Amino acid sequence: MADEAVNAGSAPEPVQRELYSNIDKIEPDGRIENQGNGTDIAGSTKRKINEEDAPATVSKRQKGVASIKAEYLVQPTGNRGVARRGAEGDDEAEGADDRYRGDRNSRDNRQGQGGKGNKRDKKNNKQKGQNTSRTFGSSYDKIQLCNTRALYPEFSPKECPFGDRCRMEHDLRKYLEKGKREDLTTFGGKCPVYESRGVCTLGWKCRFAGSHSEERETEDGRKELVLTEDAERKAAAEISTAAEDEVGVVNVVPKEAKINLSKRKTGTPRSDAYLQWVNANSDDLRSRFDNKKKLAIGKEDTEKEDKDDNRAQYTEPPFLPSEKRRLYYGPETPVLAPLTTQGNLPFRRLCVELGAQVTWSEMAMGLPLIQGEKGEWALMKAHESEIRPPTFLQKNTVVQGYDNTKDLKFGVQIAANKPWLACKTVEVLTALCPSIRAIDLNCGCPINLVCEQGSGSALLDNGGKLENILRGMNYVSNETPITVKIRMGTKDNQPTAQKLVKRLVLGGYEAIEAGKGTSGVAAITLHGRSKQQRYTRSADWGYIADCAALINRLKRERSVQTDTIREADPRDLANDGHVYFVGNGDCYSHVDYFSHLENAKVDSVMVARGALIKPWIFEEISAGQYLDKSATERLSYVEKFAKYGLQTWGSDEMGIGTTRRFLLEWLSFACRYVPVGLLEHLPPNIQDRAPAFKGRDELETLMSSENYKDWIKISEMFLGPAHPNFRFEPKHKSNAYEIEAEG
Ligand SMILES: Cc1cc2nc3c(=O)[nH]c(=O)nc-3n(C[C@H](O)[C@H](O)[C@H](O)COP(=O)(O)O)c2cc1C
Repeated sequence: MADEAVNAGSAPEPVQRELYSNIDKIEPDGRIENQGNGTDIAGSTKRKINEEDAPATVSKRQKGVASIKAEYLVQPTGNRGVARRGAEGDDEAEGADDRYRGDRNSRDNRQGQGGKGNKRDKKNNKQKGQNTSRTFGSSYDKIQLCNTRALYPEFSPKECPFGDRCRMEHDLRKYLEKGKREDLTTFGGKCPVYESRGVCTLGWKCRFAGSHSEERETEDGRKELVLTEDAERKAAAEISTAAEDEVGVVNVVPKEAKINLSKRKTGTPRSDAYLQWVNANSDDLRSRFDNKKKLAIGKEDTEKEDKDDNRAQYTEPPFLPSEKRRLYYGPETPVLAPLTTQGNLPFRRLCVELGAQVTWSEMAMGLPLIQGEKGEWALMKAHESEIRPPTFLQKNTVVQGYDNTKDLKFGVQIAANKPWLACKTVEVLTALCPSIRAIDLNCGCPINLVCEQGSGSALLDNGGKLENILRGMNYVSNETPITVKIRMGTKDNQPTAQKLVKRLVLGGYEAIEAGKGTSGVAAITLHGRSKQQRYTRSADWGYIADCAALINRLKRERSVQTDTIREADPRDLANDGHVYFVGNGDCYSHVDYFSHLENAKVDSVMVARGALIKPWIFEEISAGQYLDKSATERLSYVEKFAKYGLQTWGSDEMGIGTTRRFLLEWLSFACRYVPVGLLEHLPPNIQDRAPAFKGRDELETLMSSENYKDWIKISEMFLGPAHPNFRFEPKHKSNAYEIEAEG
């Protein structure tokens, strides 16, 4: 939060000065033009800062339409009508229920095939054209090689415990000849896993096995197939050949830990003690409220007596929340949003490379986590680049005690509907995952399956419960800060976030009465839409600005209060009492980013779809200018994703299938990018639909295609021909298909 004097500004020089002084001019090369309403900065916080208001210069800017230069329009003289998909499909992308049907990016659970989903969601979604039961086919070898052969030399395999009963193939040469498809020639024919680790953990099953195997002559003159290793690289990667080791990946939870959770052998002593205390004191609380009622009906004489009684019954909590690691959000820390399905490790790794300073895991459900489900725990994995500290230029309010060297980028988002579940989830998470910046509670998820259980957006309508959940998380999280992500409210035109923010910063009435302290959150992120609104209209940055102003005021009031009434216990006040406030919604360029910082006075901005459509948005933010990426550059990001995908999910047939599936998920967003060089008006608006257009070269045209067959073609440039049984269904039915995989 831009508290008084310390907010020095944001964008790197010299663009920053221009942005703030004259937000009216930006051209594709970074100069500013026509941003509009930049002069309203000092005015009311209720101002509109969306682009609809921007005056047009070239030709009149049409609301909701990305105006493309005439020479790139496919029918330049005829119908300029909207031909491409807009943001309406994003509801399906965010809300598709296949996420909760085993569709997880675990190496152990890689195919993403799920069950059938919930009936009610199906009915609702049918009307919206959403694909409810997506399937992704399967990508298996024709003949399955027994694991006792996969990692060993031809003549010295491991003994198969199933003996003659084993249905897998044991003849290595037969498998290599007839059981698997030919080696891939992409990435120079070199296995991306071997290249980074000096050894490939998939051995003969790898589709690049030729690059790490050879035929050797044995002493008795026979020819033996053996796998090779690069000892130097392997030593550098400090790994063994154990299949579970993952190089450059953190928060890999051991199998035994998950088994212990599933067998309920893992204790949660802090949560148990805390919850016991909460239960014991709930009677006390109840009687306090009874006192209030008595007061109301005029029995004032009993007030003091009853209060004294209650105080005698009240027991102190078993422990106080530990002091938390301090957080920092500033203009130099653009945030990549939590993105179910899309925000997988390879995508986050790419975004970090392009400048994202804070990343979030996909939302993980509390219950499967405490039950030890491996798919859910796989979501906690982060790339080593995500555990390096975020950039820190001290451009914003810096909390006393903040230590950038101890900070990291990667945080984990969870969903939980009850204090007990949230506490236990946080306790096991902090015990098993050492590399977590903060734990965020999702209060924005609109999916019926989640809300019906009282999680996600449902918590917005139950402030007391939400506060209790957060307070509990804060008690048991040791030094890990707790944060929360909310929406404006559940219903359209009835925003409740301000009330909620007040409760979360100061503590609700009943909490203040009971002397419980605040919720303890270190940061609040507000997505400027209601649950009901979804993506149909633009995010309301005016409302976000109002909330930012409110938080600032509350913090000031609270610091006066704590100065005069009592000395604050640092353990009660996360982040030294400074609640950071992050705005979220529709950020699609550095211009959006910096104008939100300046106008709405948020500490930082979270980017979701903008990053999916153009991950280099983070680079634009740090450069303070538009980057007109060529199609070749954009393709190089696809290549990186493919490489990172193979390193994450494996380079065998199955890993390639998983990588392809998640690459296509990403391309379903990336194809929406309209190169800035083709646009008549800037800044681009994420809500705008583009008419049909062609690119500046064939590759650019291909990369803009909304046709699934073209996405497959792009994937095949790096992952080879799709497996005959591979299927992909986009989240919106308008583009549904079942592919006839070529090859
Ligand atoms: C595909 C997709 C998946 C999402 N998954 C999550 C999620 O897991 N947790 C969450 O809090 N928000 C999720 N969101 C919401 C975004 O984090 C973000 O709040 C929203 O998209 C608004 O930001 P934007 O306008 O920049 O896209 C998701 C959104 C999309 C499009």
